[in-house]
Amino acid sequence: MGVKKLSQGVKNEGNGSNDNVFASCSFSSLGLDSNLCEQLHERLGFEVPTLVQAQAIPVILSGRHALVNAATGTGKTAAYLAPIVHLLQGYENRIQRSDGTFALVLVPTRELCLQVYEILQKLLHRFHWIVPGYVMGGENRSKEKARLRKGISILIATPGRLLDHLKNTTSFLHSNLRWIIFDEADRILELGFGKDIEEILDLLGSRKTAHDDQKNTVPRNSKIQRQNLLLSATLNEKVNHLAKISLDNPVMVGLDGKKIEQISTAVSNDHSESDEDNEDQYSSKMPTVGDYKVPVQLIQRYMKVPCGSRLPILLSIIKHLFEREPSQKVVVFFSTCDAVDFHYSLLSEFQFSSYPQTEGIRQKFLGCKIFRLHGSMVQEDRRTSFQTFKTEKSALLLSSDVSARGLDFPKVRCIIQYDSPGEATEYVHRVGRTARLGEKGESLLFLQPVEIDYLQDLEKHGVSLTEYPVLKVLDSFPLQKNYTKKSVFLDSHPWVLSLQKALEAFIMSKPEVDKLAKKAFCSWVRAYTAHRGELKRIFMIKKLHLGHVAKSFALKQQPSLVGQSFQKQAKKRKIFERKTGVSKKRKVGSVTERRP
Ligand SMILES: Nc1ncnc2c1ncn2[C@@H]1O[C@H](COP(=O)(O)OP(=O)(O)OP(=O)(O)O)[C@@H](O)[C@H]1O
Repeated sequence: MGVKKLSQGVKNEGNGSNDNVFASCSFSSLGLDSNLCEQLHERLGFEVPTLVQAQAIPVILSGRHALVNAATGTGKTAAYLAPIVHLLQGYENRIQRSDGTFALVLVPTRELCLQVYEILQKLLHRFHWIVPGYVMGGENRSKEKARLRKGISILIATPGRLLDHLKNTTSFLHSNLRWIIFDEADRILELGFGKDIEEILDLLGSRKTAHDDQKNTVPRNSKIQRQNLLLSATLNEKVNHLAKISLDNPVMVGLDGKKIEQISTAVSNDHSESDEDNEDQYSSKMPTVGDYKVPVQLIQRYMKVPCGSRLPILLSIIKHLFEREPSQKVVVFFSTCDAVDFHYSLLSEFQFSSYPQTEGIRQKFLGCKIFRLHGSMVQEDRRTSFQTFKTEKSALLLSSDVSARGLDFPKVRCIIQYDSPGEATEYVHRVGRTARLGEKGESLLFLQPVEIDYLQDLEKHGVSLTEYPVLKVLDSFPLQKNYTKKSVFLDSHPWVLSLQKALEAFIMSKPEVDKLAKKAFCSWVRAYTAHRGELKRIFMIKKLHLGHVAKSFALKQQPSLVGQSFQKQAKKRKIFERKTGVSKKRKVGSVTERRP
């Protein structure tokens, strides 16, 4: 079969400088309309294409299906939006709103939906007859229906809401649909949207075996009626089924030879069997282990931190980062929404006399602006956090994995993974929120001593980390009067001990934060037990001392006390599962997000 690898007209990958990011050609040399090239320059500030854009744009212009794999922050969004806008503006008969939707971009989260929409708006500035729009969970359905009725030429959507409109909004016209794009394809599937996606493809007549029936506007330079694109920084076995059912003879952009061979075999598989029958056979042929592309200039480090000292060390590291460079942005990832809420309250309010001379004077421990973002927040708060953190020059964002994919927060200098991410793909996307487009960035991964084998798991994917000098950072903080000696052990370091004591006292004095801490503890334990596959061996709840886990939420109570509410929840869950037959236990990462 004709799967093709593309690497034309671009510079070879270099060593972390701009050579590694940008191509040596212009947007117009790739065949894009001159007005569009001006928009790319004037509205988005793009002077030359990135490497992935230089590779993908000609492929997409040619009408071929494509699977695009490039590191985080390398410009994949414009790589698919620009050629689509080019092709649409070039239709002989100008498209009209009443023609309905021509291109559909599916994204895993609401924030990514808004982000892609904003970029699209800028690209379309001079092409007012091409209408951008979005539909996503959390928005007003009737308003969306009205917009769909008027007509949206390029529609960005989250899968659940799109499916809803496909089934229930009769005025949603998609008979002219020519492009379906899956941005962050693997994440869409990981979030459990696999069945929705299949249904969407069926409803749109875009399963590989089906033929679309476009009749109206036919593009000038192309005979191809439907063109599907899959993009992600981590294309792995999860995408195989989607690639198989949605891509026809695709061009692979940015994949190495071995992966191309594996994916080619899978994509060209015999389709006479049912999908279910094919799935196992198919999975075994897809790459399960391979190198992920992490920005080369990213400094990746880990910290081995005993469970009971995690919280004071997290606070110390954040304080240190902002004291070292007051004007910067930092993102901290947690495994659950409850953990985000608890740490947000704690970090926003916690006061501490950190220096001996200020002992007794209450002042905020962290002086920076703090934001939170997770899938269980009210939509309006979610939108505000996302937009505000984006524009801030100096701020801290506490987030669940809802921010891990695709979000482009300018100038984030450091990513802290306080709770480990689970699969290596998620590690790669989380750290990908920094070091974007050749910029500097660093990442810190917290690991407990019993979790240290996780480093080997990352190694298998070509990701290596060095150790962060955490003791040196702790030593840089002043000791209070009653502590004199420093320690070589993190958990007996006087700074850590005094901070932990202060944190516990703070929680005791704040019943509402104490409540959040208990809730966060329960969710954390639940998320920890939800690790799957190989990772189960590394992240074993049995290996942890629950008393130390409680300490990491500044809780003094014995785990059994906290555990009672956990047991109650577990009991409730079991009853729910017995009644409904639906398991609430999902993989870590998605266990936390009620509304991705
Ligand atoms: N040709 C270009 N010139 C300058 N900046 C660009 C160019 N293309 C993209 N960018 C900028 O690079 C950043 C990353 O782009 P984008 O978000 O599309 O990356 P991505 O590859 O989709 O990342 P992720 O895998 O994290 O989703 C954005 O700030 C974008 O505006």
